[in-house]
Amino acid sequence: MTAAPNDPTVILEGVGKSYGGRPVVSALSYTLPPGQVVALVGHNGAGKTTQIKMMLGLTRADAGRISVLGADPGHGRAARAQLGYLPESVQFHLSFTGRETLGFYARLKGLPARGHDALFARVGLLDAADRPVRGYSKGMRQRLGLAQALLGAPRLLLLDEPTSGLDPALRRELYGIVADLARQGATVLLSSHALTELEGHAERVIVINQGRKIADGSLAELRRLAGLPSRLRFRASDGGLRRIDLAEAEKVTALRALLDTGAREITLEDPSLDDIYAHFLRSEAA
Ligand SMILES: Nc1ncnc2c1ncn2[C@@H]1O[C@H](COP(=O)(O)OP(=O)(O)OP(=O)(O)O)[C@@H](O)[C@H]1O
Repeated sequence: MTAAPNDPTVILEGVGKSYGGRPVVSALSYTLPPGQVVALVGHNGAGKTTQIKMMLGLTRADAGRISVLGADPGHGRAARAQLGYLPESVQFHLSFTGRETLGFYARLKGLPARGHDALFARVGLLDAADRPVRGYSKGMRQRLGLAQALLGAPRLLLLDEPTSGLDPALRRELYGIVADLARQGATVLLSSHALTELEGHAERVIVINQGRKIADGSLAELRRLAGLPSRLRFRASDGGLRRIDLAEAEKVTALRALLDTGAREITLEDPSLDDIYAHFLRSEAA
């Protein structure tokens, strides 16, 4: 069976997975539509890589159903050819050049081994394509890893912590490439430890704790759901510094009232994404 263009790219229904009798993914359900950039966010060991590996068919779910590009994960040549995967730590044969490396991965995907200059250029490696990987910096190896994941214009891109260890410039470039792919209709799932760096880059965030989904929505929706107060700081008319926590609905009235009292040096701080993330983890533990 193949998927129609608007069908979800990935469907997880009640998925469970245990290792040695210990559940690492439990009763997990979500769908990923075409053209969406989704971040899977959770602490170390939350089960993010396990989910990606199940989507790739590298490990099997013990319970529930997974469909990837209209097929069972790991089955269907057509589905596999439309999938790109960047593992958490990329290992390459060091004596191969970048070009030989990409040629090797292209053949695995059933694509021509040569003719990938546009891809090298896209990840900023064209000048280094004929040098052995041994001489590549960590950032260059990440770029090569990304290039192999992008081979064949995948409809589903699975990126396992793609920004860890990247400098800010390369991180921005990676998010730029991800946004371009999503605009062209690809589904991008990336895992991350941190909500903070996802602002403006992921339309949707799925927060995972101990293998369970504890929140799912845009960052704006997560902010609203968390309902955390904003922090108002000011110097009161008596010269003392004060701090008040305000709910969203109270902000405007409180600010107006404060200005009438002659307060100065007023700052209003919204809850950070880290605060929101901690809130969801806390409410799960409660
Ligand atoms: N092959 C395996 N055998 C036994 N336990 C495993 C195996 N793979 C993963 N686990 C365990 O499953 C849990 C989830 O691991 P997973 O790698 O999916 O987490 P993660 O959210 O990707 O973490 P990280 O952010 O550290 O990469 C961890 O406790 C891990 O030790």
